[in-house]
Amino acid sequence: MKATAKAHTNIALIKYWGKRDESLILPMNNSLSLTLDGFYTTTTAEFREDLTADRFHLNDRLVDGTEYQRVTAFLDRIRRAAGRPDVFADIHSTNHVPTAAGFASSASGFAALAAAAAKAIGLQVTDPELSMLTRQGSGSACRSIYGGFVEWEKGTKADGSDSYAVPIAPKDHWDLRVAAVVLSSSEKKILSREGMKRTVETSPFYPAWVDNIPDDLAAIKQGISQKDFEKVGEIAEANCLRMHATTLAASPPFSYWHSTTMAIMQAVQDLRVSGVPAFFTIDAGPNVKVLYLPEQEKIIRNTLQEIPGVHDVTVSRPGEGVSYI
Ligand SMILES: O=C(O)C[C@@](O)(CF)CCOP(=O)(O)OP(=O)(O)O
Repeated sequence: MKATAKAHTNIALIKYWGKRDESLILPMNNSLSLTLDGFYTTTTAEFREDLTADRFHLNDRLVDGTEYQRVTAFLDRIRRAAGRPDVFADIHSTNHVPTAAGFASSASGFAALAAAAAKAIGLQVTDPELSMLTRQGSGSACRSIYGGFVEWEKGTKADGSDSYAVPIAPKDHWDLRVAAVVLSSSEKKILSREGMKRTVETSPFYPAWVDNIPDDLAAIKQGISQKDFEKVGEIAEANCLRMHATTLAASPPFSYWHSTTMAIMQAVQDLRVSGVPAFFTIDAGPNVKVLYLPEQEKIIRNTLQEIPGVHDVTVSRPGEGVSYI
C-alpha cells in the first residue's frame, strides 16, 4: 500500500482570505489561482500494518510538533474516508520550494500528501473529491489538484460538499511568467490561518472585501479567456491590496509588508510607468510575486535583483496539476 504523487504550488490572483468554517476549512469567498511549475512537492505515502502511529519526514528530516499534528490529523480524515481507522503511514515529502519563504509550500505539500495517501490506502476519488479532501488539509492546496488557472468554489453547504476547485484554463492557455521574489529577512510572521481569523473577527474592512469578490472574479475570468494581460494584472494587484488593507484595520492591526516588500511594489509600479507591463501580488508574508509576459524577462529580473534586501528571484511558468510517479 504505497504511492508517490507530485503537486505544484499555486499563486492566488483572487485571494482566499477568511473562513466560514474553521474545522472543515470552508472559505468566505471564491478564489482563483495559477498553478506554477517552479515549485513542487513530491510525497510518498506507505500504509503499513506494523506501524502504531504515522511518521512524517520532510526533506529527510523526521517532523514532530504542530507540523506533525496537522499531517496526522489529515491522515485521520483519509483513514475515515477509506474505512481503515487502524492503519498508519510512513510519509516522505520533499519540498522543491523555499519552505521557509512560505511560498504557499503548504499548498503543494498538502496536495501531494492527499493524492499519495488516497492512492496508497486504495481510496478511489474523483478530482473534485480529491480537491475536497485536500482542502481539509490546507485551503489553498485544493487548487493545486489542477494545472493552469483554477477557481475554488466557496460552496454554500454546511458540510462543504460543494466547496472544491474547478479548472478554468489549462497551463498552455497563456504563457505567462511569475517571478517569486524572496526577501533576505525572514522574520516570524503571522501565519495565514491566524491572520485571516483575526481579520474576519475584527476588521471593519472585511465585509467590503467579501462584497468585492464576485465582480473581481467575473472580470479576471474574462481577462484570462481574452488573454488581456493588463486587465488580469490590474485586477490581481488591486485584489491583493484590498486583502492586505483588511489586515491594517484588524484589532490589533497587522501587516505582512517589510520595507523591501514596499520597495518591490514601488519598483513594479515604476516599471509600468516606464511602459513595462508588470503587476505584483503578495500573500501572508513579506515576499512578492511579480506577474509579467515572457518578452519582459530580462528587464524584470534585472530590476528585481538589484533591489536592496532581495535575496532571490525564481521564475515560474504555468504548471500542471497533481500527477502520480
Ligand atoms: O493563497 C491564497 O488564496 C491567499 C493566501 O495565500 C494568503 F494570502 C491564503 C493561504 O491560506 P492557507 O495557507 O491555504 O490557509 P489554511 O486554509 O488555513 O491552510
